[in-house]
Amino acid sequence: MKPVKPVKRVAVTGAAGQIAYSLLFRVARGDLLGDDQPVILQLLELPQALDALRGVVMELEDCAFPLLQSVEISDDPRVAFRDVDYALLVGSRPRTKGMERRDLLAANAAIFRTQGQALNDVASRDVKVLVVGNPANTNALITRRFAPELPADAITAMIRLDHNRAVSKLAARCGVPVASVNRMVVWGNHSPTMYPDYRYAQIGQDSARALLADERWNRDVFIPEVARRGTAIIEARGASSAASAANAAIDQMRDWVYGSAGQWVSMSVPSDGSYGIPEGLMFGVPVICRNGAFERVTGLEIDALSRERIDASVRELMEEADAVDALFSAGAR
Ligand SMILES: NC(=O)C1=CN([C@@H]2O[C@H](COP(=O)(O)OP(=O)(O)OC[C@H]3O[C@@H](n4cnc5c(N)ncnc54)[C@H](O)[C@@H]3O)[C@@H](O)[C@H]2O)C=CC1
Ligand SMILES: O=C([O-])CC(=O)C(=O)O
Repeated sequence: MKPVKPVKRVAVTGAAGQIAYSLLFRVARGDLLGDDQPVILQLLELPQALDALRGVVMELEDCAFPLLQSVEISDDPRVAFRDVDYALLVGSRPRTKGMERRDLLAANAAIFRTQGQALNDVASRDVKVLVVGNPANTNALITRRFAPELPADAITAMIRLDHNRAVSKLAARCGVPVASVNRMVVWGNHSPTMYPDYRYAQIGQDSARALLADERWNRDVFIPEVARRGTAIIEARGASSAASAANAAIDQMRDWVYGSAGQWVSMSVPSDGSYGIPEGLMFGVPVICRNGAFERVTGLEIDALSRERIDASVRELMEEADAVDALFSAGAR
C-alpha cells in the first residue's frame, strides 16, 4: 500500500449541475489526484440548488470512497473556497440551442468577479484554478482580474475538451489509436473561432501531416467539425456535453498538477505576448506541464491559415474583454 498523503481540498462550483454529476465521483475516487491522495470536496451552488446538491452528497456518501474524507456544501464562495488547493469553476449557465457563448457574457461576468475576489481572499496561495463555465476564456480573464494576489499563472481556462476532440478525430481519420497521437494543438477561444492545428502532430514518430497530406480534409472537415462539436452535441443530446467535459477538466488539471510526461497539451493560459497574441489574453496554446507548472511551447511557425485563425480568436476575445470592461465601468463594480 502507498503511504497516505496529507489531505487536499478541491472546490467545485455548479456542483448540482450535469458536468459536476460526472466530475465529483471521479475526483472522489482518485482520478484527479491519484489513488493515494485523500480529498475534501468543498461544493458551491446557488441557494435554490442546495437541496439537489444534498442528494448528490448522499450519493457520494453511498459510494463509500476510501479517499473522500468529507464533503462540505455552501452557497457562499468565501466558505467554499477557504484554503482550497484546487478549484474547478464549472457553475454558470449552459448554452442552449441557438445561443453563442458571447450571449452568456453579462450573466457570467458578475459570477466570476465574486468568485475571483473570494479566491483572492481565502484560497490557498498555491491554488490552481480551472475555469470550465462558459464563456470559459473570458470568465477566466475576469477571475484573474479580481484575484490580483494570486500568482499570474494560477488561473487557466479549459480547452482540453477541444484538444481531446481533435486528437480523437485525427486518430480516427488515420486509423490509429488515440494514444499514438502527440503534439496536437488547439489555439484560441473555446468557441467556434478556435483553431485545431495538427501541423506539428506526430503519430508515433511520424508526422501526421506527411502521413495524411489532405489539406482539404483539414480545412473542410477537421477544423470546422472540431470547432462545432459542442453545438453538434447540443443538437443531438438536447443538452451540452457533460461527461466528456468532466473528463477533460480532470485531464487538464491532472496534467497541470502531475505533469504531461513530455506531451504537448493545449491549455488556455494568460498570453505572454508570443505568436502575436496580446499579452494577458486567456488563449489556448500548446504547453508542456512539469513540476506543477505549465511551460508554453515556443517558436512554432505561424503560416497564413494559422495567422488568419489565431487572429479571429484574438479579435473575438478582445471584443469580449472590451464588453467586460464596459460592463464593469458601467457600474457593475
Ligand atoms: N469549457 C468547456 O469546454 C465546456 C464548458 N461547458 C460549460 O460548463 C458550464 C456548466 O455546464 P453544466 O454542468 O452542463 O450546466 P448545468 O446547468 O447542468 O449546471 C450548472 C450549475 O451551476 C450552478 N450555478 C449557476 N451559477 C452559479 C454560481 N454563481 N455559483 C455556483 N453555482 C452556480 C447552477 O445552479 C447549476 O446547478 C456551462 O457554462 C457550460 O456551457 C460545458 C461543456 C464544455
Ligand atoms: O457548446 C457548449 O455550450 C458546451 C461546450 O462548451 C462544448 O461542448 O464544447
